[in-house]
Amino acid sequence: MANAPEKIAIGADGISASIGKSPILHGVTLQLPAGRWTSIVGPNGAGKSTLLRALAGLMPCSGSVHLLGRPLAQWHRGERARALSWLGQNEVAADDLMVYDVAMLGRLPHQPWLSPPSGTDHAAVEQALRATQAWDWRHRALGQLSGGERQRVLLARLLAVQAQVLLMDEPLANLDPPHQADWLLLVRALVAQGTTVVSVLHEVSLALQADDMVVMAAGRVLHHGACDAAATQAALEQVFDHRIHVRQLDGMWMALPSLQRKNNQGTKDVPA
Ligand SMILES: Nc1ncnc2c1ncn2[C@@H]1O[C@H](COP(=O)(O)OP(=O)(O)OP(=O)(O)O)[C@@H](O)[C@H]1O
Repeated sequence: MANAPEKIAIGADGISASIGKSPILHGVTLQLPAGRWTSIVGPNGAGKSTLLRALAGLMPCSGSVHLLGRPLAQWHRGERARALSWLGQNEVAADDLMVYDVAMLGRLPHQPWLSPPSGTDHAAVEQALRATQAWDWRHRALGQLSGGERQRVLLARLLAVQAQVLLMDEPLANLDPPHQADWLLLVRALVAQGTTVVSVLHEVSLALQADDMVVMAAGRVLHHGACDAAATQAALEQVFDHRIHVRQLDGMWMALPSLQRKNNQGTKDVPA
């Protein structure tokens, strides 16, 4: 019996984007399956954040983006904000807002105009703040928190939306290793419940824990495949100029730094 066709949560058809006069994305086509975690990796300036912004509808682009089977442009704003939740890189948020109120911002798409938060909104905020271990700071101002603590509050805001599709740009920024591991477990739990997660990550070893990986360079997708596939791992090593090696340790795929440098002839040198 043939397998049922994979449901696509979010996809791009030939999208190109420019900033000012500089072309950044060059005809990217990508279909990201529902109920899976996809990590996007690549060197600095590869266009990862720009792609994520384009998928979120935050970046004008040519071509088309589809969310849950419908062109993004056909979604009503509020309906889209309930279906797709976004965490940007270095997000700006009002420092004098209380942590609880920052997380409550994630519930705005669920609230009728000028209505106070409902019991469901309060429950969602508490659940999100507890999930990121930020509940104890709920009465503190955002501006009083450290970089990692602040990031956990912004993650809670994203979770409070309870959207089907979560897009996160560098969600692990400033997080210490235990909270990085907690994030990973949280993502796995969300995906097990059917949520789709797409994250841009610089921590390549953590990116390898995703289901699928998109490898980008120079505004193009070089490879898209399962993280445990040899072709994906080869593309990953190649895009980082073989300065990392992918190896299995205790049953997990890890990226280890290669300390060999290329010399002028393009062959490998031992380190100085
Ligand atoms: N406001 C801007 N004006 C001009 N160029 C920009 C602007 N923002 C980004 N770019 C350029 O667009 C390209 C892609 O940037 P983008 O942030 O998408 O890359 P990235 O892969 O996410 O990079 P990083 O890993 O460094 O975060 C880069 O070359 C960057 O210099």
